[in-house]
Amino acid sequence: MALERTLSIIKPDAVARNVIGEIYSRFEKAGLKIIAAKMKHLSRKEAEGFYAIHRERPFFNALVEFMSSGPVMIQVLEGENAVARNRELMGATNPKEAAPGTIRADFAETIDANAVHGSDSLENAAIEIAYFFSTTELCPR
Ligand SMILES: Nc1ncnc2c1ncn2[C@@H]1O[C@H](COP(=O)(O)OP(=O)(O)OP(=O)(O)O)[C@@H](O)[C@H]1O
Repeated sequence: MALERTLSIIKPDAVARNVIGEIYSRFEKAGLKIIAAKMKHLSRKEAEGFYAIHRERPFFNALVEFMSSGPVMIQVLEGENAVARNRELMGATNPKEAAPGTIRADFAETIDANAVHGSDSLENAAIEIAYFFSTTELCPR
């Protein structure tokens, strides 16, 4: 078992639904600690930079538009196998295919507005955490 950190974003649709607390509760019940957090309304440029790896995908513009459409809640989660554990809590990218009891099954309806983002590897987690947080903003305990 490895202590890991991962980046999580509660997307504009879930912030608008007022379910930040319910989602945080799932992280905590799964043993993930929130060691940094900020609410932010991303500019187009910030959203483009964050999703740069998806630049060639057909849905890139829609994704950037959506991610900058309203405030998001961004957090660093720390815990045993945090990357995979958070992906399990999130459920499949398409909420219609997400397992019952997952965040996307319970709080999202469409693939383009799917409630949460979570880093998909330890390597990407480090890049994504550094995109939003300086090391002095992380509060491990
Ligand atoms: N076919 C699609 N149409 C519209 N949006 C999509 C589509 N596929 C993916 N997306 C959006 O782009 C995001 C990134 O896609 P990716 O395939 O990396 O999914 P993911 O890793 O489950 O999601 P995320 O990176 O947000 O955690 C998805 O979360 C979703 O919001």
